[in-house]
Amino acid sequence: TREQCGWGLPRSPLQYLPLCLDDTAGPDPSTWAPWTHKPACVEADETPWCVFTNAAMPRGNGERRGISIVTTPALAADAFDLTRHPLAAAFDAIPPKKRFDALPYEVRDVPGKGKGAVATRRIEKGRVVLIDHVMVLATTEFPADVMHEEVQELLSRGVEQLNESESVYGLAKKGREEQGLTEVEDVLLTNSFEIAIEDQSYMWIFPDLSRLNHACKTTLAMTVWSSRDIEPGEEITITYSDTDQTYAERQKTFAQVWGFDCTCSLCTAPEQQRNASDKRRLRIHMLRERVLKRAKEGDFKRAIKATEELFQVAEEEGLTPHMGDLYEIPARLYYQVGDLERAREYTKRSLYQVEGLGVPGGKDIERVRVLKGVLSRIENEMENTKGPGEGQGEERG
Ligand SMILES: C[S@@+](CC[C@H](N)C(=O)[O-])C[C@H]1O[C@@H](n2cnc3c(N)ncnc32)[C@H](O)[C@@H]1O
Repeated sequence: TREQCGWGLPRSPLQYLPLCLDDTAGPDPSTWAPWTHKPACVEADETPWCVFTNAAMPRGNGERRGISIVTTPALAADAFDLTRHPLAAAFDAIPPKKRFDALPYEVRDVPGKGKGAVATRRIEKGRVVLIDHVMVLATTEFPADVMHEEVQELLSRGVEQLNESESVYGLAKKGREEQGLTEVEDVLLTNSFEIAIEDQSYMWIFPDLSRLNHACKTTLAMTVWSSRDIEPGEEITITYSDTDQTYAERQKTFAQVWGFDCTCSLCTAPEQQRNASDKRRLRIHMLRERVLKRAKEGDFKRAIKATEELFQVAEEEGLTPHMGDLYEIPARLYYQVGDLERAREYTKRSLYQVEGLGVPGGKDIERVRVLKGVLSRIENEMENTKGPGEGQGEERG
């Protein structure tokens, strides 16, 4: 009916569409919790798709930029339950000595890249550069019976219902209206990170993170921390691509997915240098697979050999910070062959990476707990086996 479905937003760039308000939510705003706006939905075969907004969601530093999520009611109540994943927790998880009181960079024009984040002070390795929270989170895969216009309306409502919709609309755009893209689609496509939730792909908009340009040799998380010292005046960058990708593969991804030509120092390096980098990246890819294969086969000694080469090539390519996930492998392998010293070293590295990137509410808290348990077990064993030649060489089951 018109009462249920006749709502449109006067500020929307589109003509209003008859999105249905979620009739499971009553007229009393207190029944919409944790949402500050009554969910608006489009009907599809299996489930409605709706926009859920909490315009007052605090983010830990006192700001309330809010959050909008375009998803199904089931996922909104479960995977995206704001009461279980408070945005402020990301701030609380970082020890104060790792953060800065004020942002250590400013957003400026950067030649060849639009705007970018440029350091305004020295940022030592291992400091938290920024902690951002997602403001718009929207599925990229709607069922075939949902019309393009309906998708646009869900997305633009999502942005416009936020207190600070300019933080999203003010981000970089490519001006792709002539390609049939609406403003909201252009902004989302230019700035979002694609992350899957329960096998469904989502665009995530982190407005502060969105100002960081791509470079091929740094690291990415919702919490951005410095993987090396950064001097004042240096641009702070993150990687948009898979680090195993070669020059040609990266260019293809950037052109197809993001629509830009990369001008980072590696992509614009002389061909010889680029080829040497490609060779190392292909070797890294091959070695990753070899390590896993050998470990699976129980051939720990050869798995360790491949791991050592992997870390060496990653170091040469400047990709050590990206190897964080992999430190657990040598930790386990060295433990298996009884080299507790090295097992401890790699468990510590792994812990440092996981803690550095920790997003509370996610799996990382669990990984930190497990890794701390593993570390204390290794240290206890080291205590108990003190003495000459202890623990080395004997294999574990
Ligand atoms: C997420 S935004 C990054 C911030 C953006 N430069 C701005 O002005 O807000 C992504 C866009 O920045 C530009 N960009 C990012 N990294 C680049 C790079 N390495 N080379 C050239 N352009 C880049 C591209 O236009 C890309 O579509």
